[in-house]
Amino acid sequence: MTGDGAAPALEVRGLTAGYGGMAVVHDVTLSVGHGEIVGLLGRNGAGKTTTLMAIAGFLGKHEGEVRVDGTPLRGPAHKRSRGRVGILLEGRSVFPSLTTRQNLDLASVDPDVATEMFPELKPKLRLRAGVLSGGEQQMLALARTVGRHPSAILIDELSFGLAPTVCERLLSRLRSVAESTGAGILLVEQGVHYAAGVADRVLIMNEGLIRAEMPGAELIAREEEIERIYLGGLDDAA
Ligand SMILES: Nc1ncnc2c1ncn2[C@@H]1O[C@H](COP(=O)(O)OP(=O)(O)OP(=O)(O)O)[C@@H](O)[C@H]1O
Repeated sequence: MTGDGAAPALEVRGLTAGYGGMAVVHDVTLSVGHGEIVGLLGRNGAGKTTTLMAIAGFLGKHEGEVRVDGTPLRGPAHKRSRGRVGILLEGRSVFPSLTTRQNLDLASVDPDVATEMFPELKPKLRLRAGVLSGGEQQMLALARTVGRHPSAILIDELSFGLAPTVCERLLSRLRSVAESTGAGILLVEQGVHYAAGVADRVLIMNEGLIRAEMPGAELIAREEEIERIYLGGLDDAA
């Protein structure tokens, strides 16, 4: 769902990155259109989080180029996050001792905008974030990220530690966020079923390389093939 003739929300070309001079992800090229959700799948240690961290600017020197709305993104994470890239890392990105409203204020997000997106948060504005349920904390974290109107949103394991019904609700909200804001979302997921339910397109990573790409709608039917890619077999990958 890329906007007419517009540059993709997020474009990554030839990204090679890692830790302490050792490359962990190699030559990653991907793009995410406006309003599109792209899943990044792979088994533990495949390099998914490293890819997100490198795009966001958390890792030091690396090769390759990251563009948001066609403009190259450079510098450290705090510069990249100024309105252009939102990142939601694994775990709950909220301040547990502050209230829900204070969490939103700190991110300069209007509580009315946040509660329109996530009505569940409305009765919780005065509560400390630490007492919210896991799903509500993720909604708050998402609201803090989305409310800054980034063009590209990077999300690591939204479903982490949540019950399946809560995950499904959150993922359906993610779809509304993509559609209503036009942001391009790159979503790291372990669960094939969750990714199938929300991603327009999916990239499958193994040993730091993107090995296959397929529509989200084909994920379930191609689950065996995906398992083989997870385990290192490359046949059938297309
Ligand atoms: N801070 C770090 N220093 C050195 N190596 C790291 C660091 N973080 C991750 N790695 C290594 O980089 C590789 C890729 O890790 P990464 O966290 O990107 O994988 P992942 O696909 O996100 O896995 P998971 O699904 O388990 O989170 C792994 O071999 C990991 O051990």
